[in-house]
Amino acid sequence: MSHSFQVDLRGIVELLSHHLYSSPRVYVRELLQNAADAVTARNAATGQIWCETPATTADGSLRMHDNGIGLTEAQVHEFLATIGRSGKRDELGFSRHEFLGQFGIGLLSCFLVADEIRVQTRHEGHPTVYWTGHSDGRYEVAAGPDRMEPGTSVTLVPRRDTAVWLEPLRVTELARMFGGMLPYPVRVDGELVNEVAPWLNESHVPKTAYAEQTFGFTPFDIIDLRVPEAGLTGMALVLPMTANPAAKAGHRVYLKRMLLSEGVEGLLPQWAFFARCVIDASELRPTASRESLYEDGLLESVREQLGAQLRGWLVQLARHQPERMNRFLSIHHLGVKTLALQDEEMLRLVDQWWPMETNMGKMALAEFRERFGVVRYSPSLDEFRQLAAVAAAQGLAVVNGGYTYDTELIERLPTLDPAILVDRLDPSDLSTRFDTLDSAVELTLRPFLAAAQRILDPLGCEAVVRAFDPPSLAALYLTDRHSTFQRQLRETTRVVDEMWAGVLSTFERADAQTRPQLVLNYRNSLVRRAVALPTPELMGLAVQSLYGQALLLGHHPLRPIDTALLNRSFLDLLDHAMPSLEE
Ligand SMILES: Nc1ncnc2c1ncn2[C@@H]1O[C@H](COP(=O)(O)OP(=O)(O)OP(=O)(O)O)[C@@H](O)[C@H]1O
Repeated sequence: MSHSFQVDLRGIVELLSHHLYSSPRVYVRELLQNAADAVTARNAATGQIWCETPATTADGSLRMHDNGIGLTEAQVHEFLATIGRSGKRDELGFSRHEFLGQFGIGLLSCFLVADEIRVQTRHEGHPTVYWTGHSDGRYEVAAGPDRMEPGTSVTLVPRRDTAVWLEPLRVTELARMFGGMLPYPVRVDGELVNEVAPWLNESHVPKTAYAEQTFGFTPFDIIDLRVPEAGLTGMALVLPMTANPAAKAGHRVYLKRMLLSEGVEGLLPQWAFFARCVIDASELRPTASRESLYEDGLLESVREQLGAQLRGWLVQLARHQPERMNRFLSIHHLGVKTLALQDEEMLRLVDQWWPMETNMGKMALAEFRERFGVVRYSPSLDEFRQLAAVAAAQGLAVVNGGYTYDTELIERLPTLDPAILVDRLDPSDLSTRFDTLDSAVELTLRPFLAAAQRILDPLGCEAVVRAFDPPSLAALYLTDRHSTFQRQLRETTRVVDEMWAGVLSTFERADAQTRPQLVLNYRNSLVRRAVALPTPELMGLAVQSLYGQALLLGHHPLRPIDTALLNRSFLDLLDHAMPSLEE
């Protein structure tokens, strides 16, 4: 024996109110939507929707009227009283394209604010039907006086605790928000709430005013959007201020001119966080809550096409309005750079336009290449700061790759053109550009170098004297990538257990060439005075101080042995600088 499912309406309403809809306010949307669909089904040209709030009804109830298609008695039983049954599907059960509704549950949202829904409806050529639905699942159908014109009136009698949702000001505001763009006149207590869809304006002025009013900012620019395949028109408002790339961008989305939500996510590709959209689409689908977009192939394609339109705008801006492009980049460089990590067009844009810090002044990478050939870069800010002046003095142009994504972007440049030369600066290469001293001077330096090496040996460093610019720089601590690695390896080996130490030691190489160098500058007067000091002790003390200062200047990590040396040399220097008490 077969049975039919029973539906506990209270349970369903509970489910809707707590899990599907974010707020009871959606009842206004659902009523407007049903009225709009009914008008579409009858005669769009003369369609009217009007709402009477308690300010007009004076009995605490709210009424939504339309002069739409109306329902016959049979349809009332079939559609109003059957949950999940919709009159907006075709014979095969597919939702019909011209209607907003499709799920057959919208009317239930009225139970969020009322225990009783009364519908008075007339379909052309049929008598008027009076239907009353109760939140406990009962409903009655009755006959009554005929309506003048076909159409439907829905009356909601609020409960005491939900009367706030029916307050005139609130209803007007909600009707304007959800239904303000509908192609039919919508009135609340006689007042028209429709507005012209802002994205359909030819001129920027009303669009800008709309952005200011709705989003609270004057857009940097406005980009018209169009995806015919999705029946989509709209505009992207470019933010005039930096947006947090991690923050979710909410877009204002209308479906068939009815507001879906003010915070729809996933309409644009993630990189496009510099734009807020206002769009209307006839082909995109809502989720059942009607608060977000259904993720399907069409939405994916829309996302791609909108992305392409934003990208196109950027490229045009770069070509025709370089000044504005620079301004745009100064606000949104992080987004553009993120995109450039995967997108060639954007990489080209960064290459041409984004002013990078270099030791020859700020300039775009393309200009840097034109002037210096190779894009030589330093991957860290500390290293760049330490070496920029020295490298410039040797005529070596270096880009600072230490800011977010810059190194990755520079390394990606050859994907634009394999002929682009990119070279990571190895600090130790610098010393090969420094002048060696003539042999007579070298000879006089021997005692000093011996004293210096005695100090530096336990620190794993090599003492070198060269002549280089700028003369104001006394000493440079230079370490190549290989020796940095060896140094870190030795440090790690020291702290791990025996087994790991054994494993790590196989990577160690003991050749002296891999040692970092302390390069002392013979053009610096302090260094020349250190060389001329009378005793090896004093020379050693000077080397200790120069070593410590070079480490600090270069922001090199200090090991305990380095910190101890810094402390000791500082105190020893003080000791020498101050007269002793016995004298
Ligand atoms: N104002 C109205 N005029 C004519 N028919 C209506 C009206 N309101 C509701 N109906 C009928 O009642 C049915 C159920 O309405 P309901 O709002 O629950 O669902 P829906 O609009 O079909 O879909 P959705 O759940 O997506 O809103 C509709 O399909 C329609 O046939």
